[in-house]
Amino acid sequence: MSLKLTNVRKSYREPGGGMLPVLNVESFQLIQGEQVALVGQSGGGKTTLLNVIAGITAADSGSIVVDGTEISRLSEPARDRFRAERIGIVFQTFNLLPAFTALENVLLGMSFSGKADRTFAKALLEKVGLSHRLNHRPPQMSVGEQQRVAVARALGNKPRLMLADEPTANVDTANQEKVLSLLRKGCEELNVSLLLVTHSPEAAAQFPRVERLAEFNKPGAVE
Ligand SMILES: Nc1ncnc2c1ncn2[C@@H]1O[C@H](COP(=O)(O)OP(=O)(O)OP(=O)(O)O)[C@@H](O)[C@H]1O
Repeated sequence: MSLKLTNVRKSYREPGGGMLPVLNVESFQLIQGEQVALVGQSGGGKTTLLNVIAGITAADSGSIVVDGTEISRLSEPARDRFRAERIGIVFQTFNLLPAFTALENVLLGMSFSGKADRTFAKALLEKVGLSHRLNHRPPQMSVGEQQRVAVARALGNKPRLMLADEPTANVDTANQEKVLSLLRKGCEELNVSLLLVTHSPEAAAQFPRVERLAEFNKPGAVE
């Protein structure tokens, strides 16, 4: 099992002072290597769920086991280290460092987990069709190219779990297909589980398993 959530709850404090319950997930699991598309209405809590799994946002209660480790029990520095080593993340907005080249961005992602490997970084950029863009910086690349660098960077630390939050939202139609299949293929080759949030029915249709958040998340429910 690469991911197992049990009784996970998360509320946010609203500007008015009240609490807004966003997550109440009794059970959600991914087996190693599984690829799942997560869909659901805007504001439903999809990003919150990914952030809780990544340990970026702390859950209020419940158990979150990633690759055998209960991440809610880790200290913040240990959680950051765990994320760098075991979890790959692709954001809607890429989050590349603009002053660094494509190759450096991939190498930097690897160095956070302590295993920067130039040959592997180049191979990943080649895999995503960017061997001719190794020394370009993000502002010198198209949006689709930047997202492909982000995919290569996320695969760079050979994670056990890949989390992708609408990775094709800002990419044109031609590149959407490309980014998605690179992400899926890359995860498949490295036996990485993939949980991908999307609003696109076409993107979701490519996945063997599609989950609607509202079906397993009941934030209003009381015990
Ligand atoms: N830091 C925060 N403080 C307070 N409320 C928040 C915070 N972050 C998110 N929310 C609220 O939590 C709810 C869930 O947000 P989230 O971003 O997880 O939804 P989503 O399903 O990813 O939405 P979308 O599909 O529009 O991206 C929203 O109603 C949002 O307004």
